[in-house]
Amino acid sequence: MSSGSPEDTTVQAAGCVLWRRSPVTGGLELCLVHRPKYDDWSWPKGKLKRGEEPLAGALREVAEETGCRAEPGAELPTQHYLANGRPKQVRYWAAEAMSCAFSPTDEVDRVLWLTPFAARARLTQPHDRPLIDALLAVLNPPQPAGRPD
Ligand SMILES: Nc1nc2c([nH]c(=O)n2[C@H]2C[C@H](O)[C@@H](COP(=O)(O)OP(=O)(O)OP(=O)(O)O)O2)c(=O)[nH]1
Repeated sequence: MSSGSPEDTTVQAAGCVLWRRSPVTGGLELCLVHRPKYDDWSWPKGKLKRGEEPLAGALREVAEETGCRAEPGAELPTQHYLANGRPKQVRYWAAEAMSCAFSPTDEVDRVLWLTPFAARARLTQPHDRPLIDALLAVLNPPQPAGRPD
């Protein structure tokens, strides 16, 4: 009898919470993608190719789905859920968009850059929302209290 590890059966995927400073206001904006297949709004992400490093896969998916080249930052919490009855793991990184040229495809036909508040409301899956708080935590780490003078 074989005793495969969970990695053998779990679908492995990776993606990014892609962020930028608004060219207009300088405020933080997050990138969501629209998938016509589901008519949903989600983070750019996708399944890893065989042997692909998760971070490399995350950046590849960002490039394919958003047309952005991105600078990766901290790793964010990993998501686990059942997709079509199979366990799925999606690893996420914070990533700053460096340059973008979006072209619609069958997989992703729109991208939106939204404030964290608007992104929270637009995300279709409630499980995708905590990644916003995780991103804000890594971009704005709590400052240590200064020593009293
Ligand atoms: N994006 C996302 N989808 C979820 C979550 N929980 C959950 O049940 N789903 C559902 C939505 C879809 O009906 C189903 C498969 O979506 P998916 O985005 O994981 O898989 P996919 O194969 O279509 O896409 P991908 O991994 O190649 O990007 O899983 C979640 O937390 N985030």
